[in-house]
Amino acid sequence: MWRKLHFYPGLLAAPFLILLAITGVILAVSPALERSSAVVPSDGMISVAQLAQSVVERYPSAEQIKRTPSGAVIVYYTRDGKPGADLVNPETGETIGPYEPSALFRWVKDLHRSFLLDEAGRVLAGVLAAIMVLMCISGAFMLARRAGGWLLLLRGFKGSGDSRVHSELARFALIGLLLSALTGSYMSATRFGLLPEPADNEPPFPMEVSDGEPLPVGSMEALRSTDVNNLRELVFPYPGDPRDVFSLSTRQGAGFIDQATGQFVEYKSASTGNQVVEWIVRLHTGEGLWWLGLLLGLAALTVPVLSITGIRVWWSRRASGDVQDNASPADADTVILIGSEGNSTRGFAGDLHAQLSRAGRCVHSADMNALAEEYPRASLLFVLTSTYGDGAAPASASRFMEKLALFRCSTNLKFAVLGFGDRQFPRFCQFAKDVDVALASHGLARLQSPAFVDQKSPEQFSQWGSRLAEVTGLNIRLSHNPAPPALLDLELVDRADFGVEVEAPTSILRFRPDAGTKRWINRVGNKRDPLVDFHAGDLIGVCPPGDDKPRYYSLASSSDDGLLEICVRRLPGGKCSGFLHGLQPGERIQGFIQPNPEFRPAPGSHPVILIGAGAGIGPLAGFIRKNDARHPMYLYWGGRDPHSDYLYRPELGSYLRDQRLTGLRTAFSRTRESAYVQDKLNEDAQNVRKMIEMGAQVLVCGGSGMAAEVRAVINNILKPLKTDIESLKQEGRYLEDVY
Ligand SMILES: Cc1cc2nc3c(=O)[nH]c(=O)nc-3n(C[C@H](O)[C@H](O)[C@H](O)COP(=O)(O)O)c2cc1C
Repeated sequence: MWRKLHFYPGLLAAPFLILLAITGVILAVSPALERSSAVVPSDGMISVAQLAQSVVERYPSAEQIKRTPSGAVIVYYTRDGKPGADLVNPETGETIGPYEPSALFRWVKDLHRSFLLDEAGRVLAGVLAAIMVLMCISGAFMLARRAGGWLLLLRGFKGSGDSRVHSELARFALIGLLLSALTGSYMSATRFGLLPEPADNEPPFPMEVSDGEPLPVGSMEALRSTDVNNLRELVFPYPGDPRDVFSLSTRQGAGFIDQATGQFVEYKSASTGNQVVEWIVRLHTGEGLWWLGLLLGLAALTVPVLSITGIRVWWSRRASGDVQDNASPADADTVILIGSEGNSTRGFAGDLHAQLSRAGRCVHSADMNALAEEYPRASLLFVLTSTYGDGAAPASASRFMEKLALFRCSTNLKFAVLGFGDRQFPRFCQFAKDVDVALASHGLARLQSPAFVDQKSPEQFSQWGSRLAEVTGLNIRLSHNPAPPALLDLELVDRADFGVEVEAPTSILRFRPDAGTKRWINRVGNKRDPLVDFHAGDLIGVCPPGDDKPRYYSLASSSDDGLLEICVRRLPGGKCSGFLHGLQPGERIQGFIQPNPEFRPAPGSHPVILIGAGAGIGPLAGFIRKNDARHPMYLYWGGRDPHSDYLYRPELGSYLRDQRLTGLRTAFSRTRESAYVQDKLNEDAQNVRKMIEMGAQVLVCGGSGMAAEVRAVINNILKPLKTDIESLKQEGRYLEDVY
């Protein structure tokens, strides 16, 4: 429900909301600009009487003194029969210059308030403000659901691409946008009489005054006791008319002052209602609160990006089979929980949802993070999940295990887990296996044992569907064929070969991506544009000739390096690694980028410990190359023989010299020392422990055997700190890219 409430009004209103936001950003700057040029005396320094006295000395025909919420003081006067307005210094009454409100700001304000369309435009602006309130509230519920709870919103989101950008920006801007939308809605609603306005705050015009000789304005008691910083407006009496009065409006109230006595003849304090309304206007405009204006402006700045990423997320969900006719958790007799990072599992889940609905089931689908506390009517629970990292949960399931602890299951609830993974990874579908065990331990009965789909195989998915149809007796036939990824043309421009003498042939291959037409096709087709934003640590999928199963290689470069670099070890009989090793400069291949945002150094200045062996150095070298901020970064790397397979040797030397790399420890197994990378970590145990104590993040890349040895050593190093790798992993401080 929240998604519909969020998306459809948002789609309809997006162009107008973007216009409102951009004009809002421009207007938000205005209070800060005004404030920066205004002279604001400290409180208690200047009274309105002093200001008025110095003004009349310079402007004998002054008619009005006005103080804007930002503190600028304007004198309106008539000279030679012509009206004029000057900005004056409130401390001296001296002229600063003519007051010339910006025509651009006025035009932008009209555009913001009414789209330059008078009354109809104002109604539209009001409706848009209300839509924005709806979007903020529905968005907040969706964010909380995605985060796995309201409090967990503070922790931020996992995942990648548009969805992550949308959620993170929304988290940052939510309060500012809600404030602008609520105050804007209120202002429109009072203007059109939908909400009552507080009673008029004007005192009645005095019927009688003393009619005596006017006092000098500087000696009037009512003005002497008013601080200039509380002034709104002082209107002078008509010249030569002793029966006319001064009209004074301040933050605290408004009144009329007798010229002869200098005392109020009428006065009315500002009512609470008026003060509230005034605050609402200030909270919307930032007038008098320039810092708030800038914060609201920053929040508004996110609206165009939120609109574009929101539409792209919706489109990609639709394309990957977003769920139609989703029943509520309370009504559903069948629940499908989805664990996905790259969204492809959603397509399979969408097909299952559609088939089960067609077979008469009342189906609820949701992310695994959105596991409800109970599904009171459900008898079937399906969990479809991918696996990431090294056997870890994908983004939409990162909090599932915590939430499962609170789950109340009814006795007749049966479950089945279908894992999506890739047998190239050492821990094939490990997260799905863990979920299966966790559900069984939580007391749920298995409908059937867990099954697994390798590399999004449509055949394996539909076989699972046939078994499911048999077990449940439901008439379902599953078929889903995910769209092939957008391919990138790559030309090999350079290669460096190592390790042949030590039976570890490894090549660093550098490709130039073809930035031609595909890029635009990808954009129009709403796919993430890999040429624009791939990072070291992401993967490239390459199919060797005559084989449609991709093999993945970690990227050693980022798109802004201008080249796509991989470090590939040729495996005995390896079809794809053999193919890549056979390439000569000028030859071309095709591949697709698989983002891997989970395997990157976190932003910030904490130390980073990079650990790798063999070709695992690829992404680590890419991270070091990107360390322009010179944060402490240490590399532990293991090879066989420094004369043969010392990968990236010259680059590492230059990174050490320019301090992108703080320290380097290498281990070579086929030398007299015969050492492995874990031995170097052991030797440096104290330093490593100290860095982890200081908040260091550890990133490990390489073969699964090496990763296991490193885990054992690091766990030992951590013992005195009373923590372990599992805890570091939970904090995102121990990351592995293992094959
Ligand atoms: C960085 C990365 C790590 C992965 N790790 C594993 C893994 O440890 N085990 C596994 O079986 N599959 C792994 N996979 C494969 C994905 O689980 C598989 O492609 C899945 O179909 C993706 O589904 P999704 O697009 O819904 O997230 C990994 C994929 C990537 C890109």
